[in-house]
Amino acid sequence: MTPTRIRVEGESPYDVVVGSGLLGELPGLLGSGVQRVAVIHPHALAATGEAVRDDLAAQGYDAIAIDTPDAEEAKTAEVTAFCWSVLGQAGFTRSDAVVGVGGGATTDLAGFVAATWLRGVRVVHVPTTLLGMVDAAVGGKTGINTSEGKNLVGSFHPPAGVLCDLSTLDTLPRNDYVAGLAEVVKAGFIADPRILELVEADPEGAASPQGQHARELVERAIAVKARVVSADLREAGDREFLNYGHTLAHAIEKAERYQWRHGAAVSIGMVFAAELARLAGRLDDELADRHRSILTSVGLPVVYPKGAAAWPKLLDTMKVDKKSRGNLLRFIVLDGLARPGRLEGPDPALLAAAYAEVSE
Ligand SMILES: NC(=O)c1ccc[n+]([C@@H]2O[C@H](COP(=O)([O-])OP(=O)(O)OC[C@H]3O[C@@H](n4cnc5c(N)ncnc54)[C@H](O)[C@@H]3O)[C@@H](O)[C@H]2O)c1
Ligand SMILES: O=C(O)C(=O)C[C@@H](O)[C@H](O)[C@H](O)COP(=O)(O)O
Ligand SMILES: [Zn+2]
Repeated sequence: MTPTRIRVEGESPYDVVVGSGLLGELPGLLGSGVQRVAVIHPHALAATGEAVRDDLAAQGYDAIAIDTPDAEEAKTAEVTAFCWSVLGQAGFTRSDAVVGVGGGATTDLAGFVAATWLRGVRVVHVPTTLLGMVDAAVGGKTGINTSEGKNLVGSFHPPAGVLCDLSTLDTLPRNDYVAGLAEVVKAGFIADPRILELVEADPEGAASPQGQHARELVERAIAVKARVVSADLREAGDREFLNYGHTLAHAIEKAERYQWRHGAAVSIGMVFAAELARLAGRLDDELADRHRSILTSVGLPVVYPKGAAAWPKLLDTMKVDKKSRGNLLRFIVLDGLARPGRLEGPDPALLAAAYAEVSE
């Protein structure tokens, strides 16, 4: 399978490589002058992390593996501090590098460790989930959670390269694969309607890495992300569109103590955003309904089961969303297919009405 290379432009351009059996590309992406490499991986992928470490060691690097907690448990100040102390004890200097091997939680953590160690060392990501490949590992957003909310501490630190080895998806549980589809569908709604057509034509195939169009879906979603972050790394403008569905999603994740998959929360968040736009007269019924039908068809949730009682706390959490300015809540909404825009300071009654459409 010939690898595809998707270029991300900016101050330090890099490639997102999509294919299989890509480990041999790692030294090329690490670049010259690197002596020590820390491979940060989740505990569940210890064997994969060790294999990457062994491979690097065989190629002459002084490579260590850092075993971190699984999933969202990794995105904490404590785990970050643990990684810093491992790097310190191993004598990592500015010419050394970090490799993040795992899902989006791991690449967010690894990116943040790399961004902060000595004020920034090189990082290469090897995402092993669909969500990591199409979204988290690309674009340089790194971060951890605090008790007040999701991704509240972080930085923009683009990787030196991203290796998306599609064969790693074979061991990913179906639920996690489907969670990643939420970000793929997001890319479809905000920028690439062909994605929606491919999913609608074969929802069962879309929900599997063996599906006929799996690679095309991955590459199209990466292309959307690459295009947006190439033009606006620091989210001064249109990068905010990648946050479609995320304002409510992050509040749900916090309310659920990070036990929900990010993609599942984003799925409900997108239906909420579609309802907001519909109720505000900016989106027609058909496109709002298309959110529900496509997300449901691949097995993603479109209703938050905690009812009206959960709303006041969700609303409070949304106030610290990074798109808020002062007391003004801001949402990404659609004015049509692939026509994202912003909704600023919506009436509280409108917000409550949109929530009523996605809760039971
Ligand atoms: N930085 C960004 O731009 C960005 C974008 C989107 C999402 N995110 C973040 O990404 C995170 C979600 O990422 P995710 O959905 O990949 O979840 P995740 O990283 O929590 O991984 C999900 C689960 O899959 C396991 N896993 C990973 N790869 C596997 C494989 N190949 N085989 C078997 N199991 C495997 C993990 O150990 C974990 O238990 C969230 O924290 C979200 O905030 C960041
Ligand atoms: O890359 C971005 O920008 C995004 O918003 C992509 C999102 O899918 C991702 O979940 C991101 O981590 C959310 O960022 P945040 O700034 O809202 O924490
Ligand atoms: Zn996301």
